[in-house]
Amino acid sequence: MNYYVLTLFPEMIQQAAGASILGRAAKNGFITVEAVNIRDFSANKHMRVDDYPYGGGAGMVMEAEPVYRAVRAVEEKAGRTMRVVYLTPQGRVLNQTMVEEFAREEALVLLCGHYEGIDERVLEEVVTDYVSIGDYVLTGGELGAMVMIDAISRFVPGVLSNEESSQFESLQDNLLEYPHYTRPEIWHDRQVPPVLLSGDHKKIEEWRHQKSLERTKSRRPDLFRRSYRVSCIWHGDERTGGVAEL
Ligand SMILES: NC(=O)c1ccc(NCc2ccccc2)nc1
Repeated sequence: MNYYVLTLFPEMIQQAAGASILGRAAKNGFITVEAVNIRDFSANKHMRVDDYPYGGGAGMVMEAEPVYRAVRAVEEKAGRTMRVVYLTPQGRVLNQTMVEEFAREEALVLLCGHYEGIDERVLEEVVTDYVSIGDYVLTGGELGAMVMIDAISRFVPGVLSNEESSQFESLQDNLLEYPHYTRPEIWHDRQVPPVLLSGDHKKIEEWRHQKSLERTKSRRPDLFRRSYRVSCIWHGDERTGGVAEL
């Protein structure tokens, strides 16, 4: 997977994408992350890329032309057009289903806005997907871009080692993950649940599933209801309840 991140702060992307598991994946060539500085495509010698908003109001707006040129330059370099994801509070909130869909692409352009946003006219021309990482406002789209790169790259073959990729994909079947324990058996007078020491894999699996249900019900009733509702629809009968494996 190749990522082209259009940003005013390329060093932020280079740092984050060069570290940890993503850094290793890039070094091994499983992913590439190229941070493109929108300012390099500024139309004037003062390197300006923002201007005052028509209609007045606080803040500044990023100009259309530098963004347009940056997208076109990346497409030239990649030799193909790509989906252009604009990170914005006005986007669709990212979830695991969307992550899996994006992971099927070979390359993605991630456009990071700043200030009050980008001139609508260039967005209309170049953006294919409007994505938000949650209902809050940040100083820029870069952290959103990194969230997407991290979540999507987990699906790129080779990026995660075996033990890492065995991680329970809790949000895929609408259940939160069960609690985890490791040595020592007793820590701060707290004992590891005995079933986990029993070696009875069926009982352990049942215990973990039960814990996932309890945890989802108490921490994410919205997810719990969703899985409950689907199971009712699935059985076509109000009486059938419980949580279905979605
Ligand atoms: N919730 C998010 O994903 C998000 C994305 C960007 C952002 N700030 C930059 C920006 C502000 C206004 C318009 C477009 C981009 N804040 C939050």
